[in-house]
Amino acid sequence: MAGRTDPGSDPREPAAPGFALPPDAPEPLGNGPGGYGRRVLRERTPTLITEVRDRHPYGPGQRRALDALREEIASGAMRPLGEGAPDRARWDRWGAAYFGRPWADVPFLWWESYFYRRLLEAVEFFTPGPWFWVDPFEYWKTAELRDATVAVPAHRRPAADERQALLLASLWGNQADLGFLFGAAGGPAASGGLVADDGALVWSALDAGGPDHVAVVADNAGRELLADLLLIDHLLHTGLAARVTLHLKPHPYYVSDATTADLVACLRHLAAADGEAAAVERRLSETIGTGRLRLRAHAFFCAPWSYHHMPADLAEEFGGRTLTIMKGDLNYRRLVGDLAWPPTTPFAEVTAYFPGPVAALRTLKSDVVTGVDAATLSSLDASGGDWRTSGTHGLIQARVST
Ligand SMILES: O=P(O)(O)OC[C@H]1O[C@](O)(CO)[C@@H](O)[C@@H]1O
Repeated sequence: MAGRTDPGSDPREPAAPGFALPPDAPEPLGNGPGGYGRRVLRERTPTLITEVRDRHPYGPGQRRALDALREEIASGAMRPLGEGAPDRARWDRWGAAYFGRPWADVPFLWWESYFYRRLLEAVEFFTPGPWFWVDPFEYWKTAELRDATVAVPAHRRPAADERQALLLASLWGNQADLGFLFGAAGGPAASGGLVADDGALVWSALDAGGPDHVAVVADNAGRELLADLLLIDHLLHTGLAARVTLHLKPHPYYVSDATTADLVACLRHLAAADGEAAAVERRLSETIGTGRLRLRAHAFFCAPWSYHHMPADLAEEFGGRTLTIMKGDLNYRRLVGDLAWPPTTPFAEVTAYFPGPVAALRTLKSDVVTGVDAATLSSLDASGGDWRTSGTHGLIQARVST
């Protein structure tokens, strides 16, 4: 379409066979009373629109578009993308069942992803001109990274402790989700521990040997990505992985999701820090240069679907990895399907469709959870806390046999 660029080719080709949800899978999570989706729809989303509007010298057209989006979400019917949007046909197809309905009637996973696409439309992110590819979330990402200290291990601990510390740092780095800035309750206060811990399985998959090629599907920029980079450096440096592919978002998404620009910012942050951090940056940049650390930014990572709908090229890629490490809450929602699973449903069962060994490192920031044993579940529920959504609790889950 004249004057606009396409944010990516169609990321949802027909799913590879065998990926369908089982017929008895529970309902998608929606926006009903007491559910987390409703809080995001009613509180977080309008606040985010207002903050983005207030932090930028946008012109009248952008301001009107942001105000209209806020109105539409609060009380209107979901509209398709504008006529000139290069990806309009694709979203029209995807959203045929939802457009014209109130946002609250649309599954949480779907509308939240579409919300970020609409926000980019409102600020003219894909429109050549003065605001072309200006990240509306850069203000918060930069502020967060500026304050980030980098604790690179001093290699004084036993190797097993050190690698476990790096895995846990990558997991808890996921607490640094800038979306929490826009919620009513603020960010997570403390670490409440792990609700499931398959850490030993993760290491057994990596220790098993062979020409390991590990995939890391990144989540947030800043502190979380820094911790991920330290883990990746460890895997490559120690030879636990011969190669790593780091999957980033092709454009800004879910406030703080990491793009290639955010990776570059993290590498510069490491380079400017003292001692070992700068050495990590040199090693990582070198491995990017040689292709041992490969970057990808597939359009599917910004699509409104669970991984059951991943396109064939991504399925083939994951199928060839020794282990795929999925970071963060949204990747978890997409991995297990954002469905009302009974929390004790085994993680290995719900991820059996995934084409290769897979692990999830996530702090819990939305209702969906699987693989929690019955005793842990009853004590968490009895605690009366908001353990499923506050980000205070984490999990390491893995399915390593295929
Ligand atoms: O950055 P993460 O860990 O993917 O968390 C993002 C989470 O934040 C929300 O966007 C809003 O709370 C969730 O819907 C989403 O799963």
